[in-house]
Amino acid sequence: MILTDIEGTTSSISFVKDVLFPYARRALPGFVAAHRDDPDVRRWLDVVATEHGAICDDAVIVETLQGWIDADRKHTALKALQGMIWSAGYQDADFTAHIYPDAADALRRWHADGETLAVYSSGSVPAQKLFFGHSDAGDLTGLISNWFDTEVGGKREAESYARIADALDAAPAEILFLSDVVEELDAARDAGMRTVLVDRLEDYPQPRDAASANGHTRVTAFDQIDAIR
Ligand SMILES: CSCCC(=O)C(=O)COP(=O)(O)O
Ligand SMILES: [Mg+2]
Repeated sequence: MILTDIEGTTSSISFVKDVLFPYARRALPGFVAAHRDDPDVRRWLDVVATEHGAICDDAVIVETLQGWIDADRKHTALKALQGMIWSAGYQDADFTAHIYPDAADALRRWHADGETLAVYSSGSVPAQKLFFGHSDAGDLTGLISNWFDTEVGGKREAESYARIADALDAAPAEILFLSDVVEELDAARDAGMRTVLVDRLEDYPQPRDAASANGHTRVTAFDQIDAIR
């Protein structure tokens, strides 16, 4: 089984930082004004308000969320709201989601080989499905059988990976986790998963050396994973 991260692993960091985040930042005020009373939206706005000291003013909530986007906070409420906002961008064809060609090819190849493929990203599960459903390589959602976001726990916590293994009904050692972030791989390894550091030159112009890779197998593209999966 292969469990993969998205940003920096299947897809470029710059697409997320330079296209998705600014789109959500710009659209937030209008989105909150239009949907503030939708229960699915209000639930997350109230989480933000509570965390901010129970302020109730939506303008302050919007500013707080925009600050979190600028700081790249991987907060579950922010990620849920971003996913709802990006939906319009994908539907209107304002953008398609970046995926490295080697990643799209490998996911197709592994799926054809009968490999179970799952995603674990800080992006919400609906955002992940939009991302893979509107990728540069077309609709890839059919390749992925399981989707996990931070509702299962933080990506740097070993317990999250144990929960994912449980949900996949697999022993952790049967799962190969792919990520660009060493701390995420450390947590997955602590839970017993096998790990691969994806170190793409486009995202990390200074490749990670053996010490920074912290013992994780390092690749620069998905085709190098064929030999070890
Ligand atoms: C799939 S939604 C866009 C990505 C995103 O919001 C994000 O935070 C990605 O983090 P990742 O865990 O995939 O590195
Ligand atoms: Mg990542």
